[in-house]
Order: sequence, then C-alpha cells, then structure tokens
Amino acid sequence: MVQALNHLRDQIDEVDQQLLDLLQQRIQLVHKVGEVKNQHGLPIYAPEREAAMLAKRRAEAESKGVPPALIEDVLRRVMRESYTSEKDSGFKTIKPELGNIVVIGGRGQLGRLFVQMFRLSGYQVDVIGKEDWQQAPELFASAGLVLVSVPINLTEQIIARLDCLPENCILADITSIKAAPLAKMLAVHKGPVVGLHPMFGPDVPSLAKQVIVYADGRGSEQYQWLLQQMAIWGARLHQVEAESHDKAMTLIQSLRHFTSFAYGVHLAQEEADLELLLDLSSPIYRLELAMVGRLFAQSPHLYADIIMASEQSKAMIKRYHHNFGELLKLLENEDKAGFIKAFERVSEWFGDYSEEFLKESRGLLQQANDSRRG
Ligand SMILES: O=C(O)C(=O)C[C@]1(C(=O)O)C=C[C@@H](O)C=C1
Repeated sequence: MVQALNHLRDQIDEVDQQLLDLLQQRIQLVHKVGEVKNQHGLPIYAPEREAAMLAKRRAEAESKGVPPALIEDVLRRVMRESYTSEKDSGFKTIKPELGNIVVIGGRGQLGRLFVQMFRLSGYQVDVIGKEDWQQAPELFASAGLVLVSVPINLTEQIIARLDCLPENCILADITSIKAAPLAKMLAVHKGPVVGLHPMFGPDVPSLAKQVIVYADGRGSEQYQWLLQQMAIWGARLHQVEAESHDKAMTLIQSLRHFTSFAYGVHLAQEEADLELLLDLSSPIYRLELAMVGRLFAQSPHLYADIIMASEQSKAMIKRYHHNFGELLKLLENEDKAGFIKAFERVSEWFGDYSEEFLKESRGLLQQANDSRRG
C-alpha cells in the first residue's frame, strides 16, 4: 500500500520536474520577448494576445480532460512573472530629446517607483528631496518634465515654487486628489500640465494592468509621449475630470480607509485576540483582517492626509456615520422587516454586479486559501 503510494509520488515528482523544465524554457522565451518589446517600444501587457492564448489553452485543456480554469490560473500566474521579467529588460525611450526629468519627492515610496520606471526607460532622472532645494533652479533649467510626488498636504505649497520652469517643460503631479493641485499647477506654470493619480501602492512588482488616472490641464499634444511611455510600462490609462475624480475618491479612499481605521481602533480597544481570530477565520475574514491590518503597517501621515483630504471627504464620512446610526436603530428595534427591506434595496442597486462580485470574490478566496500554510 505505502509502496504503491511512494511509487506514484515518485512519478508525480518526475512530472513536476518536467513542469519546471518547461517553465524554465518559457521564462527564457519571455526574456527574449522583453528584449524585442524594448527595441520596438511595445507594451509589456498585451491583452489581445492573452485573451486569444487563454481561449485556445482552455479549449485544448477541455479536450484533454484538464479543467480549463486550471490552465487559466497557471498561465495567469506565469504571466505575472513575465511582466516583471520584461520590466527588467527596460523600456524604449519614447522621447529621447526630452532633457532631464526632475522628480520632487523622488525618495518617497511612490516617487521612487516612478524614478525607477523612468530610468528603466532610459531617461536622465534627478531627484529633489527636502534637503536639496538649492539645486532645484539648475535642474529645472534643462528639465523636460517635472513630477511632483510629495505628501498631499505639501503638494500645493511645493507647486507654488515652480514658477520658473522652462516654457515647454511638462508639469505633472501624482497626488491622490486632483482638482486643487491641477488648478495650482495651471496658475503657476504656462506650459503643458497634467495631473496623474496612480491607483496602486509602491509595492507592485510591475505596472502591468495597473491603472493610472490622468486629468488634463493643458497642452495634451505635448504630454502624449508621457501617456504612451506609461502605457509601455503596462499601465492602463484612464482620463477623468478632476472634480469627478475627487468625488469618487471620497468613497474609494477617504471613506474606505476611514472605516478600516475605525475597525482597527475598535479591535485594539476590545483587545481582540488576533491569533484566535486568525485561527477561526474564514478566508473572507482573513482577507478583511489583512485589508485592515495592512493599513497599520504604513504611514499614519499618509493615511491622515488621504482621509482628511478635503471638506468633501469629511462630509462623506459624516453621512456614513449618520447612516450607521440610522441602521443601528433597526437593530435596537429588532426590526427584521426593516433590515430585509434595506437589504433588498441595496441588492437591487448593485444589480448584476452583485452576482459578478460573488463570482470574482470566490476566485480570490480560493487563491487566499491556496496560500494558507500549516
Ligand atoms: O506575448 C507577449 O506579448 C508577451 O509579452 C508574453 C506574455 C506571456 O507570458 O505569454 C506576457 C505578457 C503579455 O501580456 C502577453 C503574453
């Protein structure tokens, strides 16, 4: 019996080793793809190729009696490695005659990522931090792009100092609110202006499929190359109006982070037994704890600034608090019918998205469960 098992396991080991050899071959091929893409300025993320390839492999899997979802999962995971490997091959310089790029706050986490991406794309990048403003005039004189990457509460006052840039220089920022910094950049600088908001944190391994939102200031034909450069990095560019962006951020950022913050404060105040919570956690609860916990591994300054970004944000959080209080009344009154009515209203409001989210979260939870150990 045990011998039979061992024999089968030996065969599985052999198959896994073949899988490894095949992965090695694939990684080497992708490395070459990275070099070709670098030469020709092609984006690392090729959605049409991925869709066509996955459709073919799924069909082939089906005919072999392999679950199609299995090969799709495997290939998606493998392609995540491809993005990182292709990134390391560097990127074509879309605007070789640009001059230097100056990143103000380029030693901050997200600033560093942009510095790295521009350097991988062959640009001369200079970084200005708090201590080296005296170098600024000299660096600005030959700059083709100045990118402001400082904490939100400093953005406007830093932009105010940028009234001395060359006329053709692009002025851009990556602050997570857009209207006020954009207005300030337009007031200070006569040349091309664009507001950016990367919708990801600094810990992403590549920019493939990551969203970068941009709000036009002026001179869009002059900053097209920048959008093209970021598309080559694999980013998906999404144009927005600054005001509607900021309104959406009151929900996506301020309220989201505030509720995580409040939940964390509550857990700590209750002296919840974190280990026990984890031992007893379902995958979705573990993800929720991770979402809340990861907030507290980051900078309190950053999150205070994001949560308190605007009056709009404060008003949104207050409206949520009010709603929370109203809903609590359902609880106090043991009003089950009222609860169900409110529930159904929301379910209708989500519409088809409800089902879609159920499916999507199922996949995520399976992945979370796969990475469980012990
Ligand atoms: O075919 C390409 O364009 C690749 O870069 C290779 C590859 C892959 O690993 O198969 C990786 C990224 C693309 O989004 C599509 C496919």
